[in-house]
Amino acid sequence: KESQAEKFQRQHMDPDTSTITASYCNEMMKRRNMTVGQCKPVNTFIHEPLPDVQAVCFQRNVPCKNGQPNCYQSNSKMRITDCRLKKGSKYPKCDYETQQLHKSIIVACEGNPYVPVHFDGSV
Ligand SMILES: Nc1ncnc2c1ncn2[C@@H]1O[C@H](C(=O)NS(=O)(=O)C[C@H]2[C@@H](O)[C@H](n3ccc(=O)[nH]c3=O)O[C@@H]2CO)[C@@H](O)[C@H]1O
Repeated sequence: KESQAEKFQRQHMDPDTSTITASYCNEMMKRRNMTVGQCKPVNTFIHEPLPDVQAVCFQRNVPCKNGQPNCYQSNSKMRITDCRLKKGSKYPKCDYETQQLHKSIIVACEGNPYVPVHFDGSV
């Protein structure tokens, strides 16, 4: 069974991609298994090394969207890609907008080792 930390990496980590094409989200949302049963509405991929993303758990503590106290905002901006389901896109055809951004990320962390388990947003 996939751990929460592994699920975070499957859903949100893509350190090796430097060139983002218009079809990036359509390909990646499928490849990383987020279009089965339903099209996941919103998903962000992070194009930074895993250690840099894991370090965010020890950066600025901020409240999570759900009120939990275990969210952290990255000190620096990171290269990310937001995937947003297009209006009128109907399962099983999951059609995404691909948007390249450079923003600070907010993740929730849990466990020992204390690692990212949830993507809360970007600012
Ligand atoms: N504090 C916590 N501490 C520990 N765990 C916590 C905590 N909070 C939730 N979880 C858990 O995380 C799991 C999970 O999948 N939460 S999820 O809200 O649906 C994820 C959002 C995110 O994937 C995505 N999104 C959203 C915006 C964006 O910019 N980019 C972007 O990608 O959309 C999703 C829906 O918003 C779930 O098991 C929940 O229990």
